[in-house]
Amino acid sequence: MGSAGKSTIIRHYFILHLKYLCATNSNYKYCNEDWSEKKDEIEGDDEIWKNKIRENIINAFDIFIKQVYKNGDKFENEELQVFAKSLEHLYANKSEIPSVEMSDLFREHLINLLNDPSFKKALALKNKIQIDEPERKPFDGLAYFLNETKLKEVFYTSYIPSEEDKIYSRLPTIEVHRYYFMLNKTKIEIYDAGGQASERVRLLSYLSRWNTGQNSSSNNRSFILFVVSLSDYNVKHPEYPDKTLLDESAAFMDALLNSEHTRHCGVLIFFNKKDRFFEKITDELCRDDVDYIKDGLSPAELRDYKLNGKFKKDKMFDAVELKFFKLLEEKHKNKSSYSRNTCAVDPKIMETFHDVIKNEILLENISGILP
Ligand SMILES: Nc1nc2c(ncn2[C@@H]2O[C@H](COP(=O)(O)OP(=O)(O)OP(=O)(O)O)[C@@H](O)[C@H]2O)c(=O)[nH]1
Ligand SMILES: [Mg+2]
Repeated sequence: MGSAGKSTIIRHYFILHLKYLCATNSNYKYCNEDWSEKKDEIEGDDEIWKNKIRENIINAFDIFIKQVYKNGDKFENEELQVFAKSLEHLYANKSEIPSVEMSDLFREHLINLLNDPSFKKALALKNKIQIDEPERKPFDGLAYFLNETKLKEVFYTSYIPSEEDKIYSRLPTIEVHRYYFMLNKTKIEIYDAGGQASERVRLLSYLSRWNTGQNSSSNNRSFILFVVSLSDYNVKHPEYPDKTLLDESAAFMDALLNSEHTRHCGVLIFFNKKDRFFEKITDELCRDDVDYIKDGLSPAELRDYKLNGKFKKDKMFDAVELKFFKLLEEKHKNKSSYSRNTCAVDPKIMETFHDVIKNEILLENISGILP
């Protein structure tokens, strides 16, 4: 699904981890499409990121401004009221963001808005917020940017995003991004596909063009790394009110694995955004949302959580993950599958991803290939 964290995982791995490995260990080679060694910068479009990060933040502010109105509240003074309106206008006309003058006054207003009591009240609803536009919600890296220092930095004219800033921001993937590297003599290609609804419809047709088959004359192996956002467990489906985006994610995984083009692929599931999931289940406002995952909890566990907010972390993870494992167990039993709970914004994701590639995919599944 869009925003599950696929590109964040890839960015963390390729940009931060692999770059280091390639520089320090000759067994690793970062490559171009034709397997020649890639010497230039892995990705360097700072201008695109700068504008996207600003847009992400203005999008989030716009969502919370609308929540202030929904709450029936007003901003502290007329000046903020006018500024809020101008931010709404800016979000509605996103293409103007790159040309907005990043003045001291603009930054000051942003900070004043952040500190406004009505805005703070709206922010406190961040785990529940959902406006009536499908797939529009505050991005999950928002907390990283919501402080005076970071906001001022991002909205300075000369701002250049750091790698960390990029990790926390959202740049939806359009079509497919490809990455190539070699570990010893084994060639590894990673395709990162977009997960928004408009992109998902195209994925099955892409698959038909990729070499995901297994034939006896080659040692090729293909895997699907399916990234699930745990944070979607309480995000209502735009069309089916008794379902969530997590249910849609499980249904999509099923459709993907039913495709003849994935018949020979192993499947690896990252249950991502475990930090956001934990924040939500400990938020009293989200207590009733446990009903979306109640099939995975015993009546006593459900009661204890609803009445007292008490829960065992592992049980909650299991309850969400059950939706996926049940499908694997019932319909895709012959698939080799692995799963991990992850937090893609945590640098430790690099080791998780790396271990998975190296130990599980490479060593267990193509052990004959490695020198
Ligand atoms: N808090 C938190 N934020 C995360 C985590 N993983 C990703 N994010 C944030 O979620 C947002 C979306 O991440 P992306 O990596 O762009 O999602 P994607 O799956 O590639 O989305 P599409 O390309 O649209 O399919 C970014 O703002 C990330 O910083 C996580 O584990 N925890
Ligand atoms: Mg992406």
